[in-house]
Amino acid sequence: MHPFESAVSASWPPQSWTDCTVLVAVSGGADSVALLRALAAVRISGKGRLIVAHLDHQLRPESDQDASFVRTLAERLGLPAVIDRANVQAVADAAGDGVEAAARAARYEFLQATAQGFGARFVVTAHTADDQIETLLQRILRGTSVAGLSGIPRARQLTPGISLLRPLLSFRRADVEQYLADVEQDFRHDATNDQSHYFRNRLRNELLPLLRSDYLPQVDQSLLRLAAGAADCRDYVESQADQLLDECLLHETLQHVTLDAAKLAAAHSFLATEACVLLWRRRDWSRQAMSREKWLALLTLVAEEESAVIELPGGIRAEKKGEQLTLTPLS
Ligand SMILES: Nc1ncnc2c1ncn2[C@@H]1O[C@H](COP(=O)(O)OP(=O)(O)OP(=O)(O)O)[C@@H](O)[C@H]1O
Repeated sequence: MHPFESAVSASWPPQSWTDCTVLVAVSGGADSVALLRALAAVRISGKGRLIVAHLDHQLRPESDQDASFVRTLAERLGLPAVIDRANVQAVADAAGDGVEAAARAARYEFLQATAQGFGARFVVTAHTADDQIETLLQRILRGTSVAGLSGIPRARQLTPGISLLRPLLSFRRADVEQYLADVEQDFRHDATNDQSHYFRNRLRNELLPLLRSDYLPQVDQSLLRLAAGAADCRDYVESQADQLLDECLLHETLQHVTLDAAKLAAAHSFLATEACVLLWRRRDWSRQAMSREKWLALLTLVAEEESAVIELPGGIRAEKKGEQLTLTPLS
């Protein structure tokens, strides 16, 4: 076995997915081609069903060639492939979103629906430590929350019963490329990655090399350490917030939630906010327009002596009465 395959096997032991269906998200680029090759190689005696998934975003003239490349690779490995296409530019124009955000949304929607269709237990993507470094630096420079400092998670739930995993998150891009060269595996080259018009690409191709070469040779390790430390911190805060929310929960129905306002007001405002964020997540209420000011407005209401009512973005009515806070979605 190639050392890269052994390392992938150690990072995500094939025993843990022997009896499962795994959907591998393959763009055709180096990282995801290497992940697919390695998973196909480490499967225990061919068990553990791998399915290749590719979404053609139709954003580049050669994108259909990426799709054919992925289809051919899957065939060569004897694996089924699901190839779909989405008119991402049209979706982005209609929604007024950026193209990258629209591509991401379309991709995860496709991956989730395909995984559900095949009864897959895992969806795996090929994010590497280099993606983590770039994501973190980008977030720091553009603005992020404390939780955002934890970067790309190694695992998260996509829907109940389906986990999104990133088995290459601790691997460097250079190791990926060395592996592909060793096994003489070609891959598709995304030409837009070399251009510097996207902020992310400028960060990858200009800023990071500059920092590494002259000023901060340890910048990669520093950013990875920050992400790991922040992830620990986020896990701790989440567990505390979870506990606080359970302690504050007085009554819950499909229509509304009633909390012990005094208990919530007595907690540190950071933890109280996190408990509210968790509640929003559990109830699947929209947090999009819930800015810092809006969470603060909710906590101010909680601490109010008098009865009062406010309306929050996403159509949530918050009413403080006596010692109780009742939250009701209006629609
Ligand atoms: N067109 C695609 N079809 C299937 N999978 C894809 C496609 N593009 C990307 N992926 C998967 O997503 C991973 C990350 O890709 P990339 O870095 O381009 O996306 P991103 O937008 O930076 O990250 P994110 O997945 O968090 O949105 C790839 O390694 C691959 O596993």
